[in-house]
Amino acid sequence: MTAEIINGKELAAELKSEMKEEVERVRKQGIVPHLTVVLVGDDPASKSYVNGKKKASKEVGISSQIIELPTFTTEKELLKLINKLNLDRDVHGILVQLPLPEHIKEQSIIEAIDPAKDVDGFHPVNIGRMMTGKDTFLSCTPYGIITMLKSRNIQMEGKHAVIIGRSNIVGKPVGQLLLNENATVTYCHSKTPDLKTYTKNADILIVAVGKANKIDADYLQDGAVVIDVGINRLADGTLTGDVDFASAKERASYITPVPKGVGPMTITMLLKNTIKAAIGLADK
Ligand SMILES: NC(=O)C1=CN([C@@H]2O[C@H](COP(=O)(O)OP(=O)(O)OC[C@H]3O[C@@H](n4cnc5c(N)ncnc54)[C@H](OP(=O)(O)O)[C@@H]3O)[C@@H](O)[C@H]2O)C=CC1
Ligand SMILES: Nc1nc(=O)c2c([nH]1)NC[C@@H]1CN(c3ccc(C(=O)N[C@@H](CCC(=O)O)C(=O)O)cc3)C=[N+]21
Repeated sequence: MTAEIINGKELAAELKSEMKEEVERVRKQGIVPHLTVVLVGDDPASKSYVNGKKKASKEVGISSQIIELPTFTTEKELLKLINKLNLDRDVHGILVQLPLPEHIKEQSIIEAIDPAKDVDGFHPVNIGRMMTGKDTFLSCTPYGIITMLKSRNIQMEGKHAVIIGRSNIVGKPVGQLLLNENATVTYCHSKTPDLKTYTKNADILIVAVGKANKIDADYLQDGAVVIDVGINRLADGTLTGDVDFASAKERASYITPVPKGVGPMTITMLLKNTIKAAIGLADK
């Protein structure tokens, strides 16, 4: 079997053109959705992601600003800024780019963001709402993955979904969303012995590890749906996922590439959450 490729860049473009119309509609009601992105330090990868978010916001008519702070910014200073953004009625979405420098406790920052402006969906209130199946801001990468599966009418109910990786921003929430869709979910991680025992039984395999070519066709069940979340920059500068795409696509039924897979969908769901935040805050 040669897999059908789910191109996240194309799907993102379709969704963005729909969102552009929605933004035009809300702008007519006097709401100008606005996203503030906070970037601490000068990590080149983070800079490039943040610029991607700004560019995508502009495409759909969302106003955005990037606040760049030096690496030596203290936790207290950052908390003060977040408090100011929480109170600013013109700011609807706040995103603090991760990772933060080591001297700043990420969890304190995440918990300081007003849950009504938490367009990343990382605040414990929003995570709790997601876990209980309530309307909320879904974390962008998991939300993007579910949207990709739905775009191809891939059935999740009753299927065995295996997630490799259990981070708070990808692995854990994507497993929860698949559970909400009535999949049977297995989490694997660095302490899982014999990964293949699990992956071989996966109808849907989500790989979010951060290691190039971690998974190849040998790990797959015939016809598996493979979602590659990994973003790895090789020594020669090329970008690659966690899955050996060439080999896996011969056994999978659907597969996402890197680049042009989950990454562009992550940014798109951030825009969707920002519009939702703007509409939600306008009612307050
Ligand atoms: N496309 C996108 O939009 C996004 C892509 N990413 C990318 O996805 C990847 C994962 O990101 P993130 O979740 O933040 O990463 P983390 O480093 O936080 O988590 C990695 C996970 O992989 C597990 N792991 C590590 N080694 C192995 C192994 N040998 N076998 C099985 N599991 C293993 C870890 O296990 P343990 O918990 O035991 O340590 C951990 O749970 C990265 O490449 C990142 O760049 C991230 C966010 C968005
Ligand atoms: N608070 C916070 N929220 C995040 O959502 C967040 C974060 N911090 N920290 C880092 C990770 C990573 N992430 C990506 C987003 C888009 C691409 C993306 O668009 N990738 C393109 C390629 C881009 C390129 O060429 O560099 C693609 O895969 O096609 C990748 C990765 C969001 N993250």
